[in-house]
Amino acid sequence: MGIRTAVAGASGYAGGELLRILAGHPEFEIGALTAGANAGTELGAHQPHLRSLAGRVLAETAPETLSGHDVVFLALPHGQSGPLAERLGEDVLVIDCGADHRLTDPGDWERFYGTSHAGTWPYGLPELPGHRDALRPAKRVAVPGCYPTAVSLALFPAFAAGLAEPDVVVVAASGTSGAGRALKPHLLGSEVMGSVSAYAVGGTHRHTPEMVQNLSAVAGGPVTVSFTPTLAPMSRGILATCTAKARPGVTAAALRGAYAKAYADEPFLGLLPDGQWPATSMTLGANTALVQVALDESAGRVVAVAAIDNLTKGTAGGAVQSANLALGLPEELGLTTIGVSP
Ligand SMILES: NC(=O)C1=CN([C@@H]2O[C@H](COP(=O)(O)OP(=O)(O)OC[C@H]3O[C@@H](n4cnc5c(N)ncnc54)[C@H](OP(=O)(O)O)[C@@H]3O)[C@@H](O)[C@H]2O)C=CC1
Ligand SMILES: CC(=O)N[C@@H](CCC(=O)OP(=O)(O)O)C(=O)O
Repeated sequence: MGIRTAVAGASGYAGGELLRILAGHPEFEIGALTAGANAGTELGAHQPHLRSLAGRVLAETAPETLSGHDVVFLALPHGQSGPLAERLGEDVLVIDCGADHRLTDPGDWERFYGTSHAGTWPYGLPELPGHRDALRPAKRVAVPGCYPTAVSLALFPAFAAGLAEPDVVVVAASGTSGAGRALKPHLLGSEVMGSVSAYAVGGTHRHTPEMVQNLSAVAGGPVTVSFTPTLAPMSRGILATCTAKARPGVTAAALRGAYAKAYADEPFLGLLPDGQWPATSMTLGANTALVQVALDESAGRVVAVAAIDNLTKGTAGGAVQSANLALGLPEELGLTTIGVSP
């Protein structure tokens, strides 16, 4: 018998990607699947690509339905997982794909999310210095936001090696699945097709404090981040262009060396060959972050570009990677570095 696993939010985009990965994982046995308004309907009505699970009926999202499992993945809107997780036993491994438990500063949470803070859990980005060890014994894991995943992985080597000043500017493009499945007028095909648009400009995006938290921890002091997200006419993918002021005397060779060293033993991080730049199409369906870095000598800035699939390394793949660690399984089990192309 496998590891009994429940997924809350199974009718959504993150839940669907979790199930795609879990269905191919050798250790997980898929138990309860839950939803909100769509409870009582068949999974196949919402996730027709998940053929082997199509006839499963979605249950209501309640602690009674989710308890009795070894692992519970929560893929629910913000604010839903905090109260639910409190009612799940401490022996159950709970992996929260939502934002509720990511931030360490309750003031940041209240400012950006407008509700009271649910608490802070171990942060599911094993590649950041010190995080892998914290995840190994964890019973609760906060899966990072998709943009902070791309940005933190793109810049941590520069900060870990002391090559960048704490002055970061990020412009990132996301596919529309990042916004979830719920109907939103600005995501209508006629609004999105053939156009790229900026949103949440001027330090207002709720992922900004998460990026600041991650990069400040690596830098060992406060880092400022000016983040501008943009919406691109594609379903999946994030391309994050991240720049930071270079420390005096930094050379292109030192920069590349720092990235090569930081990524050397990381199964899911790739530093592309010199001159090749990341594209979202390189990461589709794969649990990878592909990165390239350059020194802009005239502007004195480090430029790092990262591509991820927002639903794979940016959510569900990262969630399974952390679950593997917390369960004492091989970190790479059930996860692929092979993408889909074209
Ligand atoms: N999309 C992405 O790229 C990423 C998403 N995430 C996070 O994952 C979580 C889910 O996101 P996503 O899948 O995109 O969102 P979706 O809107 O696609 O799915 C939301 C899921 O939650 C269920 N749900 C909604 N309201 C309730 C409720 N009140 N009680 C119980 N279940 C409810 C929905 O069920 P129903 O169908 O019945 O409404 C659906 O299954 C979010 O917290 C998001 O922040 C994290 C990183 C990236
Ligand atoms: C394109 C788009 O709208 N993206 C979402 C980010 C999705 C995500 O990963 O964020 P959470 O897990 O924190 O919800 C946004 O900008 O709000």
